[in-house]
Amino acid sequence: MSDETNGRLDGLRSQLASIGSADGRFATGNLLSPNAEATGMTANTGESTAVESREREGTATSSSADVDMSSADRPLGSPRVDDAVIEARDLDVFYGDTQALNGINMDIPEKQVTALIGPSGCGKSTFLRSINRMNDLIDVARVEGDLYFHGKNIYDEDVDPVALRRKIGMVFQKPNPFPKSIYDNVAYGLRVQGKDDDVDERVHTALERAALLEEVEDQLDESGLDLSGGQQQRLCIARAIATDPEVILMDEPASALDPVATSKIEDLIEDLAEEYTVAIVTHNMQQAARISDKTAVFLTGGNLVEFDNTNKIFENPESDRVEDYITGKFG
Ligand SMILES: Nc1ncnc2c1ncn2[C@@H]1O[C@H](COP(=O)(O)OP(=O)(O)OP(=O)(O)O)[C@@H](O)[C@H]1O
Repeated sequence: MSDETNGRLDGLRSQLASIGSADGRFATGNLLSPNAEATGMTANTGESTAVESREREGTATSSSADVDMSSADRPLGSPRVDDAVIEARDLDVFYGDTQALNGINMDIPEKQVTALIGPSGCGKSTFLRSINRMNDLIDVARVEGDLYFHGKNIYDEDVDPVALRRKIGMVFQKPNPFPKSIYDNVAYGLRVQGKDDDVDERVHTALERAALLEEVEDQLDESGLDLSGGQQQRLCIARAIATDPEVILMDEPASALDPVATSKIEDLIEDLAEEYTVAIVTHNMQQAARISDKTAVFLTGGNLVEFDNTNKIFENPESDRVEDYITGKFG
């Protein structure tokens, strides 16, 4: 290994020294679809993972113990976790004839931060958008394979994507507040969902959890668009959590922000993982090392090459290609 590579790895290692893992079990999950109870869809209660449940029912295709690490289409590392909220199994996504994701197998653990990293065009955002069916909005997008949320395949016909997105919220790269007051930005989703009780309290709680309340509590009637970029992004996070999702997907949420605003968002993401499951796409490897518990490395061809604890990925990756990527040899 060159001195330069060693130097980069040392830098990442020192950042990793401060990384802790979120823990805690999740509360009983609600159902995906408003009609779920009527249709008999039930979410896993968290007492066991969906794969374990299917194993008991004899319907699982494999268990974490028999992941074939030698197979070329399986990622290295530990693609399956004990407390999975999201489970991808042989997931392919195509845009017309272009395959953007190729046989993805990985789990996203509950109440942790999972970072998705990799070079441009390797399918990170596509994977994130698959999780709350945002790809449905792209005409040419087609999904094959299985993607489970609490053991329910989110691509089943009886899943309502709008209900799904209430449970799996999303924050985008560019802050996109509505041209409304700060208060109304956060209250909007509550009103749409008919959650008209305790709106004031829910708005305040969401702003507090998004680490924004102190800065804006005297200006809740002012436009969200008048906030700084970093504040706007925290407002979008408050909007996303006001409706009480279980999972928050973040697509490069800090890439448009200055270092101070970025640092606040990073602190916030770590705090959010105490209550929510967070999956974040980032191009910033130091950021992934600083804030995530698990890291998934996607490389060209829409392949998930390695998925493991973040410190393992950055300190001692199994794959030479992953080591080359995280030490900046390409990407
Ligand atoms: N709406 C779309 N229509 C057609 N092809 C698309 C669309 N979105 C993405 N793709 C293609 O799918 C592949 C994966 O794109 P994706 O945006 O998921 O990658 P990414 O890793 O998130 O990239 P970046 O880091 O640059 O955001 C690329 O080849 C891209 O050109």
